[in-house]
Amino acid sequence: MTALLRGATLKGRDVELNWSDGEPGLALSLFWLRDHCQLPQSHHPETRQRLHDTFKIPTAIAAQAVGLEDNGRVLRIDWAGEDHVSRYDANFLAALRRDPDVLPIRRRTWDRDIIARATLQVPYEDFLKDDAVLKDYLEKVESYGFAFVEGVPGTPEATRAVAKRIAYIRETIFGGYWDFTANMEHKDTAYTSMAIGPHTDGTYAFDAPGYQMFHCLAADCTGGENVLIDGFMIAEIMKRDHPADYKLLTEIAIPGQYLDHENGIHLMARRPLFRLNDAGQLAQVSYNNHDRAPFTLSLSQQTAFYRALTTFAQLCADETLHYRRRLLPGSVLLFDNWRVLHARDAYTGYRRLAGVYLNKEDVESRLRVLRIKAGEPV
Ligand SMILES: C[N+](C)(C)CCCC[C@H](N)C(=O)O
Ligand SMILES: O=C(O)CCC(=O)C(=O)O
Repeated sequence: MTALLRGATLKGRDVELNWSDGEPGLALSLFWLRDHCQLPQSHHPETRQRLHDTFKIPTAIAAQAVGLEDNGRVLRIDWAGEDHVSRYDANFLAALRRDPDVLPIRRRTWDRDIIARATLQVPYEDFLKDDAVLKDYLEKVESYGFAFVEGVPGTPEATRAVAKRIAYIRETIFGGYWDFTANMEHKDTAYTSMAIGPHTDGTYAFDAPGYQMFHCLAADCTGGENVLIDGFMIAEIMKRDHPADYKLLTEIAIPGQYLDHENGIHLMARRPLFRLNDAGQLAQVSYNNHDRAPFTLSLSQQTAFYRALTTFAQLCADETLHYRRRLLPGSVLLFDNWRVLHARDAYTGYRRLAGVYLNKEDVESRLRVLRIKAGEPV
């Protein structure tokens, strides 16, 4: 879909742009426009990396003429004092009207009833061979925070194939592809048959894994069901019903830790439970009460903090917000670890869980390209 330019007006050292789609216009300085000239000598035609020296552009740079070409598909600038004409694609300029690094998604927050009505799966064979199905799957993950590939052979190879169809596997202290039972292979209760409360992984990592994939390869056990919770829905509820608690959880940086000194590991990181982006929007839910490291606050803040944390934890325990599922071989779950909390019931018997972590930027990157190839705005 092409966003056609309707007007380009030179005002001093700035250019005011308007599009025919009626969305708000944009003002760009001549300096910015020269810095973003798309000619091969300015930006590498293959790598699209900037080649010219930004810092040699004259601060008083001027234009001889500014106008539209190709019925508004192109902005043209004839630079004063140099034999240089820059042309800019109207779509390239239109995309600048919002943050290009923020993947536009139609997030659907959910509770138990809403998610029960959602279609959350795609078939394995089509997922592997059809980009449209892969895109549909990732759009579901972005909308709801999780989705399933169904009909996956209960093998490590097929599990890896699902992961690699999306992005390369992220290595962590647990390795890349992990495949575990209750064998205490790592110093973490995930490697036991104990219950694990609602949490997101990697609170002890500066960059918590963006996504987590689970494939239960064996479930010869009683118990062991998983629960998923939409942390963004909890944020909406707290913002509405407990605004002071919500605000506090956007401000207090909570440290997470992973301790295994025998193996030379002592990971620490900290961020607010509700991490906001520069625009003040919720970007990440980061919570793991098991892994929360000791930290002090002023006495009054300690009281307020535990009150806010208790409000959050009580909402996590609210079964009307739960998606409960017994993971079985054949169903590969991918969930947004910056949004969806997961929990596990205790179990007795044999249970084998495999999976991987994927980076937030790599999954978003995959979806951007799939959208471009489908002719959609990214
Ligand atoms: C997923 N895998 C079993 C490999 C690791 C689990 C580690 C969980 C850790 N307590 C955390 O919350 O990050
Ligand atoms: O065993 C499970 O189902 C999940 C374990 C867990 O919470 C984790 O690996 O983070």
